[in-house]
Amino acid sequence: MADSDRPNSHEDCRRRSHGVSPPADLRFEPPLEVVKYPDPILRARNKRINTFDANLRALADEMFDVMYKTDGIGLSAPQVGVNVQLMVFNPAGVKGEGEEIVLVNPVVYKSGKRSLVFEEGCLSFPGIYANVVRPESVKIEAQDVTGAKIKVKLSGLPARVFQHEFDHLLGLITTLLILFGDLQGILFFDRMTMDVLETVREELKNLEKKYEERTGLTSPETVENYQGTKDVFSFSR
Ligand SMILES: CSCC[C@H](NC=O)C(=O)N[C@@H](C)C(=O)N[C@@H](CO)C(=O)O
Ligand SMILES: [Fe+2]
Repeated sequence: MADSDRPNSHEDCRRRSHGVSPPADLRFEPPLEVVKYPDPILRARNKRINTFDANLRALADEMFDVMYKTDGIGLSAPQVGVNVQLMVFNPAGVKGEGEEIVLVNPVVYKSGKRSLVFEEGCLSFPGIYANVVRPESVKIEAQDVTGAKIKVKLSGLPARVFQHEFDHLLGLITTLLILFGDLQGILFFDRMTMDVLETVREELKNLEKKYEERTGLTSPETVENYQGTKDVFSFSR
């Protein structure tokens, strides 16, 4: 056996530290497609990212491509089938305009006291728009695509998009709630008031039906008798 092929040889360590083969969590096959509700991928746990390499940059670039192609202004990694804590967004929604932001392992450490209602849509719920109340601003910490620390206050549309994507990824407090309950990743309808939820319930049921027809599986969740989780989360952010 050549020296370089031995496990833990210098070459083996170099390969690992240079991330020649990306970690299993971060592997993806382009072209990526948006995962639609009620696919269980959207409710699965998203792992922290520890490898900041060319593969991660390629994943972020692919996500921007998908986001622009589908008329999005933000996208989280689980929405393209990769369960890691990564989001991309550009509130301008057009390639070459506005600012492209990539956030890795984001955490909210403070939410503004003022809340606003905004009509949100989600790429995983095609054509469905409804009002969601969220804090107007958030102070966040994250890493960029190179692993450098970012600490910033977001307000207005960037804060809105960030919070929408952050819900897909799960924050620390949400993760704690999950330990005590049965909830996985948060989707925008989880945050709607019951009145608002009623306005989209039939459309959500249609998505569940389409999923069952497409996959031949029973929908992993149903809004038929869903009463909302707003009370569970009202103190968390
Ligand atoms: C307001 S936060 C919405 C973020 C969402 N990201 C992923 O699901 C998203 O991009 N949703 C789109 C449906 C969206 O908001 N698109 C814009 C631009 O076309 C819109 O105004 O509909
Ligand atoms: Fe979404």
